[in-house]
Amino acid sequence: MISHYFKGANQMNNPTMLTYINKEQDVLTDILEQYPQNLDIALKGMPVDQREWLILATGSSINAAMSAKYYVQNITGIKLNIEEPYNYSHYEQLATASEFVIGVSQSGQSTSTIEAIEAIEKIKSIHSMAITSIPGTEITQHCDTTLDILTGRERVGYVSLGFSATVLNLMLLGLRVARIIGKITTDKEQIELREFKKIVNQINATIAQTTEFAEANAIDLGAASQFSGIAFGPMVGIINELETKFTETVRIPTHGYELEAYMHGPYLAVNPEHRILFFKTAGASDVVTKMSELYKYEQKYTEHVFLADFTGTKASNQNNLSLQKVTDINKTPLLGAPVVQVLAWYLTKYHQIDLSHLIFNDFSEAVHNKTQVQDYV
Ligand SMILES: N[C@@H]1[C@@H](O)[C@H](O)[C@@H](COP(=O)(O)O)O[C@@H]1O
Repeated sequence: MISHYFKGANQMNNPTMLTYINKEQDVLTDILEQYPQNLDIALKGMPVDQREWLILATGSSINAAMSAKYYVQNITGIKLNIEEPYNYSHYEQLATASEFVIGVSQSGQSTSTIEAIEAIEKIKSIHSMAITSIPGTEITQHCDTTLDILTGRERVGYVSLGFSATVLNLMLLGLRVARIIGKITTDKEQIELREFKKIVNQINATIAQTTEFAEANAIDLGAASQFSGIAFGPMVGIINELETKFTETVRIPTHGYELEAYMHGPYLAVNPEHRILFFKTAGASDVVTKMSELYKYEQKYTEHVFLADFTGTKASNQNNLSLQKVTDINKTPLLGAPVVQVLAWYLTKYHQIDLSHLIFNDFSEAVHNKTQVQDYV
């Protein structure tokens, strides 16, 4: 459906992570344009009007679910239980699972997600939806319906486009369900769609601003041996993705912390070489104050404190990245994602990592984390 994005260019044969990052604005715009068709297909027969939904996902896909969580909860009034599928299927009381289960797997081939859905089905009757970039893969065969995230297969295993498209599709799923269950009016649905379009239109600018920020701090970021990200609210999913993405690509110890969680142990590990990136959005005044206090405090112990700021405040120095203000903070993850992805891409350059050189090629076969060995570029 979106193959025209990949036509012609050499990029089609040899796409990089940056090729996919640069497709995000166009592809996400297309996703918004087809609303609500795709969602209505996936929602057919689903018992959405439950108090809770269960979402099973791992890696970037669970981070995407965490990034969309507060938007979906806020607009639908439904609680999302987001779980790592492996532990869920082995240790939880499956009989208490929600009747509506969503399995998110961009490849459609993560064994733990597929097996968790099967495990629940063995003991109770559920309705299940697969969210994936490749309809027809194993996860879709195990679920009643499929929500195609409309990106096509991402050939670079360090997913970026698929992450952002998953976040948007989950948010739109929330929006559509809110309308279907009468939680919002058609007018409100249209207002929300217009807001999503405005934000998606800022993706290329966000990529450009983050690129400039990375280049200005290239020496500092290139010398990083340890990286921590700190965030609150809807940006916690994004900081989790920073941990996943930096670990996969930059391959230095990286952690993503929820603001308060950082204050209960992790702060003791700070050292003069530590790089810390804060993600700031608007928020409750006590939360914002708490982040400011921590931001100030950490600067006493490392010179390498950075800020990605979505509050509309002008950057006061080179360590600050001032980004588009997003009024509804629950939608901010849509712009937080490219910040993380662009930084990961440039840090691989500064750390001389060639992502096209694949490593641990025998891993999947040895541990069976995917139904098939992934054919990444
Ligand atoms: N390297 C990728 C990760 O980037 C991805 O997050 C994870 C989950 O994949 P999926 O969403 O396909 O289930 O799979 C692989 O391990």
